[in-house]
Amino acid sequence: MDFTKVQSVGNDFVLVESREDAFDWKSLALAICDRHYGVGSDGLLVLLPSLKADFRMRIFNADGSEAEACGNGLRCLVHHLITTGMAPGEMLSIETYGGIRIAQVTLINGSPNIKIGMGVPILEPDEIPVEIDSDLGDRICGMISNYPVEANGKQLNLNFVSMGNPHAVCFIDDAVADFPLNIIGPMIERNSMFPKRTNLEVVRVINHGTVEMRVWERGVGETLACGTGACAVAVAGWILGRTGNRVDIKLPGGQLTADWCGQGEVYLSGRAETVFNGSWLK
Ligand SMILES: N[C@@H](CCC[C@H](N)C(=O)O)C(=O)O
Repeated sequence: MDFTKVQSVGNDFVLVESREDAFDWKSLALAICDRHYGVGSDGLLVLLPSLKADFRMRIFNADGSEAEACGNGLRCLVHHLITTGMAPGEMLSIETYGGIRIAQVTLINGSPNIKIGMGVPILEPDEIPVEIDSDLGDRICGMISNYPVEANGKQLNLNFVSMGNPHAVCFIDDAVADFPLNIIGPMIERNSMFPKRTNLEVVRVINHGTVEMRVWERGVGETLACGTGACAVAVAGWILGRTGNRVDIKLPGGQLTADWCGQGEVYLSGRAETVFNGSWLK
């Protein structure tokens, strides 16, 4: 099986093209994402034909679980479609479980910048999904915010947003580098209040247009970046009045930009890269 290794801001994926969807992608993800016995990546992207859009993408986490959405994966997939000449033009549509996403490609200093409409954020707890005690936290512009959850003796105030996939966003005052994400991340991911588990973002606001963030991804662990996580942070930051319509999100792997003006779709932009092609022999 031929594959392409792609990455965006250090969030890396193995991408395979297939005309057929009838395949055990879960087992392939578990094997190919393994950093010792496989190719090594945060996830597996499957590029498929679509009856509703130009292409279809499925995304599997390194633990084999399937996610509904993936911002960096989408941008990597679009980059692959452009570099292989498969893209029909500078605008293209991709079908995902979270809905159809439209990508727009522009050249910045000669290299493609990919901006994706990541859909309208979902704030309704049942749809995220998150099970909450209605006596706790606040409801601001529809978002359950400042919801207290204890983990490892620390009280976190969480904000819940779905970008098709679930996110818990936690604003902190100290540098994100000092946050014990390897301990608290798995505890929040698997807290029983999240029936489908969750991604966790810890965020420090630098100014209205800039934040720093680290992410613990559902089904992966800490990654260098997360596109849907960056979108969720922009939404939570806007609703809480901490950030404006455009936010530069500084991550361990680099920078993403998310645009949201309080309604409609969130737009995500940043770079993506093809790293190498290979053949999977197992
Ligand atoms: N890194 C991705 C998100 C991948 C899926 C996530 N781990 C989940 O299970 O929801 C992104 O860039 O959005």
